[in-house]
Amino acid sequence: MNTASASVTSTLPLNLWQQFRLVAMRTIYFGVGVVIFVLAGIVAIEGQWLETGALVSVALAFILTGVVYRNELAPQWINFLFICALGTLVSVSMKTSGMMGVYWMYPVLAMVFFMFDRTIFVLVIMLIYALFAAVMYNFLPFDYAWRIALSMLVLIGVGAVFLIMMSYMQRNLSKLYATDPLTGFYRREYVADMMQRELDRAQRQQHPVSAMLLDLDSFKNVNDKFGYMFGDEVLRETASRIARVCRKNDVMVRYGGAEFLVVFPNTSVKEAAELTGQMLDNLRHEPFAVKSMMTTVTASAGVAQWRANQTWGQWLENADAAKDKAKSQGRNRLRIAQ
Ligand SMILES: Nc1nc2c(ncn2[C@@H]2O[C@H](COP(=O)(O)OP(=O)(O)OP(=O)(O)O)[C@@H](O)[C@H]2O)c(=O)[nH]1
Repeated sequence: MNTASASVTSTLPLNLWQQFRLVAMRTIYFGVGVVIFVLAGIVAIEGQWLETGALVSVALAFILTGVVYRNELAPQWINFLFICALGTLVSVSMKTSGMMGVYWMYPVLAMVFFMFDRTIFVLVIMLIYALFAAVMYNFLPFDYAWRIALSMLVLIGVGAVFLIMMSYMQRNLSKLYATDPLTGFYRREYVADMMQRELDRAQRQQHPVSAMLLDLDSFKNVNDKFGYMFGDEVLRETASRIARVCRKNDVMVRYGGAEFLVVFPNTSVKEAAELTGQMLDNLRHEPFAVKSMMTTVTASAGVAQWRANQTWGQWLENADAAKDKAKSQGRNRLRIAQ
């Protein structure tokens, strides 16, 4: 069953890593630009005009990119060009100044962690590492070269651990954002996203898809009689009894205080009604007990199958109207939207 503890789509608004990357990249474009300008000044004083021109061009390109892409991440190919330029500058520096060039390798390696998406990051870091290793092998004594190459590997390892931890953190945050803490179901804020996705999938695969709204009957009385804490336990247990009936791909949402929404992908309204019937039976036939307090609870539900050309909102309204009908006809029953 698809509770919020299962995978959460990347469309959730909270992507800390991307926000973090944006700030880091802005700092990198401006910071690197300024540092290269300073280096250009030093090289100019030494009278090396060709190198000065190259450094000033790279510095200007960095600063310009920082200005243009101050509010969004720059395309990957731009960053790739920058890494090629920096890789070349560092290699030339190592050829001309030996060990002095090595100091610049580490910041370049560190930048790669922020510059690229996960998909091509591994490729770029391997390429730049291979370049630096080859240049060191050619221009440094072997004793230095292998030690520095090893220390660069350690830096890459630490960076990789950092990236993996960020990705776990992001996943946990997304889960937290999407989950109702009491029931473990998706929160209501997730409904539009999820229903649109299921509707698109149904359209693509030409499969039926149905939705069910289930609301506990006179739940206010339960709270009034047994207290809010007991009410919470009833809600938790209700969610668990609903989940017991759901299948692997069904999506469960806590839609309101005592109201639950389930979307049944690849399911006709008839099948959805059967599943809902089992849920209502699970609620009405098993008393809810906490310590010495015990009560029975019933629920009313409405089921609707998505119809072609309906928006997700209209589809949900149909299920809601069917649920209201079940309430108005005496509660403790299921109604199917016509
Ligand atoms: N214990 C508990 N109660 C809640 C929570 N959220 C909402 N409620 C209560 O759930 C009740 C929902 O009541 P309604 O759905 O409006 O009405 P009802 O009493 O269930 O009656 P009908 O829906 O008309 O059958 C309210 O009394 C809310 O205070 C919660 O997280 N915990």
